[in-house]
Amino acid sequence: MSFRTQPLPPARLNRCQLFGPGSRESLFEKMAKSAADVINLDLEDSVAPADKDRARANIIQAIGDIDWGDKTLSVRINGLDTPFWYRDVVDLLEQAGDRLDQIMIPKAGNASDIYAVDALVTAIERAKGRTKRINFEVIIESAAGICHVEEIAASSPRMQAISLGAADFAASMGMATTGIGGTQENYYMIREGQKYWPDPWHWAQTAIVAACRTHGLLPVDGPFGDFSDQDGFIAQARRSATLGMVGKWAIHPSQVALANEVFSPSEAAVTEAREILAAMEKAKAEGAGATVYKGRLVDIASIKQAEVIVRQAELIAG
Ligand SMILES: C[C@@H](C(=O)SCCNC(=O)CCNC(=O)[C@H](O)C(C)(C)COP(=O)(O)OP(=O)(O)OC[C@H]1O[C@@H](n2cnc3c(N)ncnc32)[C@H](O)[C@@H]1OP(=O)(O)O)[C@H](O)C(=O)O
Ligand SMILES: [Mg+2]
Repeated sequence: MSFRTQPLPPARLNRCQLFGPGSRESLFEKMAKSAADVINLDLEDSVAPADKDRARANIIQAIGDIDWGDKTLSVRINGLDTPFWYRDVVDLLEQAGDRLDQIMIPKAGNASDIYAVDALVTAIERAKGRTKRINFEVIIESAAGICHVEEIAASSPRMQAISLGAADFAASMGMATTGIGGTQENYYMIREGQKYWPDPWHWAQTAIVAACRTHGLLPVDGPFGDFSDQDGFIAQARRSATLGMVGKWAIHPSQVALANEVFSPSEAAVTEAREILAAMEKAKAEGAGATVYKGRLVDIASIKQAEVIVRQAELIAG
């Protein structure tokens, strides 16, 4: 371990982030009653330009009126390349109540983007005497964003999470697909006449995970567009969880339970993690740094691996 120890991410659940357009206010109560840990009310790409003002007003009203329970309540603002984003921030911070937890910043390209939003949010918080600090989640969904992901992760003390936005990312990279996440038909290897489909999102996900883990943030997998393909969603989510991501977006309510299931450690995994911790306690008492558990090596690194699983289980148990 470096002299600078790795910070822990925020101790909150983020297994599923359920999205809904700010222009479809009939969905808000349903979103609040869902089993998602995070709600993202959207002002960006699911809202037509002509609907931006109405969507903003809907969201401000709903933040105060709806019982959001213990969910993290987040609003995705418009990108910094649009004429809408400053009005999103000003109206939200001046008019919405304290229930708002987070602003999600899309299409961030570098740390200066986050600096600009931070400066505006900070000024309004001070001017209005808002005492609860608004946190940030950023979406990496461009070539510039992935190139600068580490400086973005380090950009502000408000930063809590980073998501991968597969659709805009694919467009920005010039990828030859209209799919949003998942297997891509033409991205295959061939061996002895058999096709094998690797994961084209893998490298961007690992870059996000590394940046987040370095700076104590939550790495999150973004949307899986084909909400009729539950197996495809589960496969993508399991790969993300294995790589270190803590959760995934849901763009339809049918995806919420799937994400919660994948990003909650199974009873068997938790039992095994606790047994590894117990085996290492015993080894430590005997003056050993390593021991054998179920026929395989476990050592001091295994304690940290097991603690990741136990910590998540304890968070879920409340
Ligand atoms: C890709 C980039 C992104 O920006 S992704 C995030 C932005 N997108 C969204 O926010 C879209 C969110 N989803 C929806 O708007 C809708 O789910 C839909 C349009 C995809 C489908 O809506 P529809 O009403 O046709 O769906 P039904 O199957 O009929 O609904 C069944 C039932 O569920 C209720 N419902 C629908 N959606 C939601 C929701 N989001 N939350 C809660 N409840 C929902 C619906 O009202 C029905 O209810 P019932 O009638 O049964 O009571 C990204 O940035 C990138 O770049 O990658
Ligand atoms: Mg996008």
